[in-house]
Amino acid sequence: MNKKMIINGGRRLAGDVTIGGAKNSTVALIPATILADTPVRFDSVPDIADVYNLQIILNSMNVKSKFQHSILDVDPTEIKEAALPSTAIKSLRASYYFMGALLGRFGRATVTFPGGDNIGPRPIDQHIKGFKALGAEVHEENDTIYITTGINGLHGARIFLDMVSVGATINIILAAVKAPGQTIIENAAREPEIIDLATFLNNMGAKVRGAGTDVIRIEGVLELNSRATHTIIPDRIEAGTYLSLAAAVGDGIMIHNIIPEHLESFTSKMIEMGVDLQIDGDQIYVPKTTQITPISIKTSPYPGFATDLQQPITPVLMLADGESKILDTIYPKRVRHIVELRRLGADIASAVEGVITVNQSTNLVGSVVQAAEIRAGAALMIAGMMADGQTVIKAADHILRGYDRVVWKLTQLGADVEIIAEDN
Ligand SMILES: CC(=O)N[C@H]1[C@@H](OP(=O)(O)OP(=O)(O)OC[C@H]2O[C@@H](n3ccc(=O)[nH]c3=O)[C@H](O)[C@@H]2O)O[C@H](CO)[C@@H](O)[C@@H]1O
Ligand SMILES: C=C(OP(=O)(O)O)C(=O)O
Repeated sequence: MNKKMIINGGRRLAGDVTIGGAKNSTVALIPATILADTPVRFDSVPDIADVYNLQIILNSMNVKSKFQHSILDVDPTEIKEAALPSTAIKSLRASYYFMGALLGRFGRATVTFPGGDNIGPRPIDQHIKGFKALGAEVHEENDTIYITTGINGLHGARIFLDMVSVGATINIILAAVKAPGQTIIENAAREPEIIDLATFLNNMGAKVRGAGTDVIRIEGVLELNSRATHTIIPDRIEAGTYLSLAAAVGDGIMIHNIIPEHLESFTSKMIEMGVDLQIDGDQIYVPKTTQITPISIKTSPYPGFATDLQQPITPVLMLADGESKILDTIYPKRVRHIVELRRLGADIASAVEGVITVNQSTNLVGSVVQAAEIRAGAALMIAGMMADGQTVIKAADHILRGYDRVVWKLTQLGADVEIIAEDN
């Protein structure tokens, strides 16, 4: 963690921006490649740090990959079981998908506990419950999870998730896709990224039915053969971030490559705030916004309001003429942006766990702040654009985990922004 973002704020932004492929699809699709019996190609791959770290993990298993101009080629045909590099594993949350993928491929997996955003406790008990139901034995020792199967290997099973979990749903799909028999996941997560993964697997011959609903049925298959390039869906969280930026400091911004249906809970809130969103096919135009109405937001699993957009929308709420409230039911401790926004002059607080109160704060002034995690970083980035003077966001590496070519995109919109090493 040694980069900082420097923003000279107070400028109005305008122009066009194109959304990249979804981080949360990409980070599941890349581990899924090791289940394939052929090379695989993805298009619309975002240029984010998580991709490079996943490539390091693949490489440690002799899975060669090449990433150029949004295309990622992965060849898993010469894969070898090997110890996975713990620094790369710790650099992102989704490295835990190698548990399900390795289990599906080899019937065993040894993976260090994953890293990822520090947004409060992130247990993986439901992943483990799923692996056990499929016939695996799991034990944890010294920050490492050891998953094994007996001579009979994995088998299909019925699994009811105690809570809706994106990660557990995906990990169980990865483990079950080649397991003999039928697996049924009940109370499954319904995120579009899960549908994207199922589409990728099904196009290779998998039988994953019902992705996007809360019951997913999987018939195990023997082989997975890639025949076509898989184009990754657009990142709805990146889109929501640019929609927020446009409402906060835009003088007319057109955002391309959006699936509006993936953002309905978000766009309906923006409309409620008085932002005149003009939705046209796969693009949304945000004209200059002059008046914002305070609102209440409650995060919940998809199709509810995404926890990952709770922070990016916060700077827009700071422009509303009254008090807004956010209740984060997924990650009540996801409040690490608050103390930093206050440094810029924001009137924002969280007196009760999970509840954030935002009051009108129109006179922000640049300061030195810290991005504790990716979306806290996004909130600070937008607030830094709103503030007069210079804002320095330390630990900007978090932003680079998930925002595709962010400096270039912001510069195209007229922002004065750069990312440099922290010791400069
Ligand atoms: C790589 C990726 O896709 N990350 C997303 C994914 O994270 P991730 O997959 O880690 O989040 P989950 O959907 O699993 O978590 C949802 C809730 O369930 C809880 N839980 C989860 C699993 C478990 O075994 N036990 C348990 O208690 C979590 O603590 C959390 O409160 O979904 C989150 C919630 O939409 C998003 O913020 C992340 O951006
Ligand atoms: C929490 C997030 O990511 P991860 O699950 O990869 O840490 C996020 O994208 O907001």
